Amino acid sequence: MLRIAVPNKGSLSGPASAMLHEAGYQQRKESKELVLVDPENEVEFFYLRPRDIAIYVSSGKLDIGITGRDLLLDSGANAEEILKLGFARSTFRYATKPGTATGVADFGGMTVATSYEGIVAKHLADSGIDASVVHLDGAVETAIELGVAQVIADVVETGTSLRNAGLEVIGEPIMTSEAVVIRRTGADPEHAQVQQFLRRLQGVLVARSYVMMDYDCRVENLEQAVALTPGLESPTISPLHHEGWVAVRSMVAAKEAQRIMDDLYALGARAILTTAIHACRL
Ligand SMILES: Nc1ncnc2c1ncn2[C@@H]1O[C@H](COP(=O)(O)OP(=O)(O)OP(=O)(O)O)[C@@H](O)[C@H]1O
Ligand SMILES: O=P(O)(O)OC[C@H]1O[C@H](OP(=O)(O)OP(=O)(O)O)[C@H](O)[C@@H]1O
Ligand SMILES: [Mg+2]
Repeated sequence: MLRIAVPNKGSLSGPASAMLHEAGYQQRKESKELVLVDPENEVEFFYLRPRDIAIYVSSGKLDIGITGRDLLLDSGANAEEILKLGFARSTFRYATKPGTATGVADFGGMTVATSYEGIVAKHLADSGIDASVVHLDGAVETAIELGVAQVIADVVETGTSLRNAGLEVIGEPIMTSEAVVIRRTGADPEHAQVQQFLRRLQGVLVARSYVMMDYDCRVENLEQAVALTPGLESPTISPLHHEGWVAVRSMVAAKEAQRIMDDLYALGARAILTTAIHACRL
């Protein structure tokens, strides 16, 4: 049985379970369930704190896990990213009260509050800055107001939390993060069950970002039409009973679908349809 770590709380938890469900796996019905066996798919899911997942995976007790790239890096665990999942996207940045510093170089002698001590200590050391780091579990933005630190380093998505705390970002993002699948560094890359799991998740990613497009067009416009809808490999062309016309079927990026439909219409294509893809294996 494949043993997989899934985040049990926070920003990663809901989207991770939703993606696994879309990929055809059973998921827990109650947030108190810690382990769920899915015998049909021969998988066992362990619902763990997102911060602990890289440590479990690096120990080799679990085959793979879903976590944030920032949490993986912060843990220093012996695990590596094998698939990007496209949710829980964020940047990791320094912030201060306006007027405290003009750049990271000014942080010398200051205290930086963060929940990601590993990332921050390394970044400060790599930048040659001698600053103290204080670890807080969360709500880090308040640390400056309460005098615990002059600088914070935290996850930023919309920037609302920083704005609400009267803080501004300083310097370039330390890193960008998103949910990722991880495995122990050096684990067998050909592991058949892991490969099948990744193909299922890739199928969900493709189904979420592509649509199927069908249309009819005149044979003389086919090359131009196909240039607009090249598909992932090659479009399917079928003859129509109406002579001089063909039917075309191709996958297109969902976010470009409306523009492509306009361009096809302008080219004389008709009966242009898009349909959702529910699942796929490429
Ligand atoms: N507002 C956010 N937007 C996008 N991603 C976020 C956000 N907050 C946290 N993350 C990401 O979620 C992961 C952190 O998960 P974790 O569950 O520890 O924190 P959380 O989502 O802040 O939950 P909580 O603090 O409520 O426990 C990291 O990968 C982080 O980048
Ligand atoms: O830029 P924003 O869109 O505001 O998102 C970023 C905020 O979201 C997370 O906080 P969370 O609500 O999880 O609280 P926490 O600080 O206790 O982790 C993160 O720690 C930031 O504070
Ligand atoms: Mg949080």
